[in-house]
Amino acid sequence: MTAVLNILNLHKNYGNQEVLKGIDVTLEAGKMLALLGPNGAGKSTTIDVISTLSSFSSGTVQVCGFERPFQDGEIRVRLGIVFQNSVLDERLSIKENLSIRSSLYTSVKRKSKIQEFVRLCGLQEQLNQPVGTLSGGERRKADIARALLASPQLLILDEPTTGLDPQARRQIWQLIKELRDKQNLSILLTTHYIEEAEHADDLAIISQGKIRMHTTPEHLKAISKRNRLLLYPHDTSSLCRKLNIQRISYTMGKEQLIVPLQNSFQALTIIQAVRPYLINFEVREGTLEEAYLDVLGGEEYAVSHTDQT
Ligand SMILES: Nc1ncnc2c1ncn2[C@@H]1O[C@H](COP(=O)(O)OP(=O)(O)OP(=O)(O)O)[C@@H](O)[C@H]1O
Repeated sequence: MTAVLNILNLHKNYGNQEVLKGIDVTLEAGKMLALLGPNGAGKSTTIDVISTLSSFSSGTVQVCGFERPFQDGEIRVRLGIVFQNSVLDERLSIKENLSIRSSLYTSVKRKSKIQEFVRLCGLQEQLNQPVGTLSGGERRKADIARALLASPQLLILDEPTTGLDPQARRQIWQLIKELRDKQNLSILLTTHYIEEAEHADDLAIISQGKIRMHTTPEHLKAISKRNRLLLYPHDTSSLCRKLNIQRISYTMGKEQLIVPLQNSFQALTIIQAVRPYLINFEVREGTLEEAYLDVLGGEEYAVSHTDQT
């Protein structure tokens, strides 16, 4: 597989402040990578470097097979970018905004392209409406339609769902899914809604200018420290004795004993060991957000974990 994004040991300074401290990120063609991290972690700075809007101090940045800063022109024409703040002109309609944008590209099929992306983004009814009067979700879709006009190989979405209500967020994700299926786009996105990263093939967690983990959502959940095994006993004291003998640590729940797991598969060995003492058992996976917070190690957030089970 070819990589549309290959970043190695990327460093960037703003004055004396080093904001990117040796970042490594890769994205294979046709895949979606979610860049996660707290405010000020360096996500937008990374995106600015990738999209040629910003210089960098050292490292290698290859985008769509071209290298920064030597081939910035080649990179720019292969990117579609949706910024945190809309770049559409509020006084103009969606149609006018897209027409002006598409005139930058030489495609002879300009009109049909606008129609295609307006349909894909579900904006037919709002086509002639001034952008300033659109809902947040509609505006974000119009931003995405604008980014698609460039026929990008890599679509970059900086917080595409921030500030949207749950229904509009779902619509945006439906659209992103369709874009992947129909346009075979590679997508790099940032989000503060950690559970949304489930939609991505890979995720990279960044904090204080460093990548803390680059993995898949499934793997991150599998290694979560919040995974636990719930054991429902016939006789609680016998089960406790057995667990103590086996040196398996646990806490008492209302009707069950709770065993923290290093990973989901550890449950198999424990169940084998205590099988005769059980009425039932259950493996509870931690959420992606919990696993994410574990990776950050509480350095950025104070986590209050109130789950009783
Ligand atoms: N133009 C700039 N000049 C100086 N410092 C900057 C500039 N842009 C960003 N920074 C600093 O770089 C660091 C990383 O900022 P960045 O915007 O990349 O974080 P982020 O992860 O995108 O945050 P958020 O989630 O809030 O958008 C921050 O400390 C920020 O203050």
